[in-house]
Amino acid sequence: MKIKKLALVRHGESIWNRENRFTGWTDVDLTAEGVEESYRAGDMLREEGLTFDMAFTSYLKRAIKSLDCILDRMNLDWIPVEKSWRLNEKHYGALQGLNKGETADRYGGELVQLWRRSYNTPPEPLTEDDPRNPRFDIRYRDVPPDDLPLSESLKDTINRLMPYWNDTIFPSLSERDNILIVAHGNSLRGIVKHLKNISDDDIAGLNLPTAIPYIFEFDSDLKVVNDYFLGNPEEIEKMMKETASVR
Ligand SMILES: O=C(O)[C@@H](CO)OP(=O)(O)O
Repeated sequence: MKIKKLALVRHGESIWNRENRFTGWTDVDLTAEGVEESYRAGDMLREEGLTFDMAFTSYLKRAIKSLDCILDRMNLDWIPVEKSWRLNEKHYGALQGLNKGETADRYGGELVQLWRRSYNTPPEPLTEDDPRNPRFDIRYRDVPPDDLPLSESLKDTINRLMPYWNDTIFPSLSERDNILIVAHGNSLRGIVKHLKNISDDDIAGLNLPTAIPYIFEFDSDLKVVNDYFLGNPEEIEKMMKETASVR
């Protein structure tokens, strides 16, 4: 039986991860550490003996650059890469740019946690005329304006992600051996929720660390048969706790 593999990797540390700010659709770059850890993710995947014949990423440079670092270390710079806005991070609305710790001091940790991890509650939306409205960003010119968010809950993120998963990513697994997705904490949580059938409540407890490959194995009927992170489990546990907190 041929096992196919899907690797999910959250981008390396971004400048706003370092500054502890809500990021969402803001197009911030990687830090030097983010570049390094993305290269390390590529090394880990190569040392695992993995190879990919297609990759997917978002329209945001922290994911695109992390993917480039990974492919570079795997000598896979040549494989087809498809970008989609549907793999973008959850849109964090009016919270984008705010420091997470200061926001928790102002509104209370519980409310901030609701905005960050509840399934249904989106943060306050951007106003229509906010210059950060994605309608004003040329990269989204081919997206029907009504599909572009001003804020999202995880549910909203999953709803805009699933058409791309169902129509493009998942069918590509039938034709390809192994595929790679480099995206974002919350868009990847949406994919993991779907693949592992995690409940709306329990998904709050999943916090993906930056640049740690998460492997899913599929049997010939494309049913998930195994999933595991690459790397040191204690180290990963520690990174997950750090991701969960707002400091
Ligand atoms: O700010 C964001 O866009 C995300 C990912 O960094 O943060 P959180 O972990 O709070 O969902």
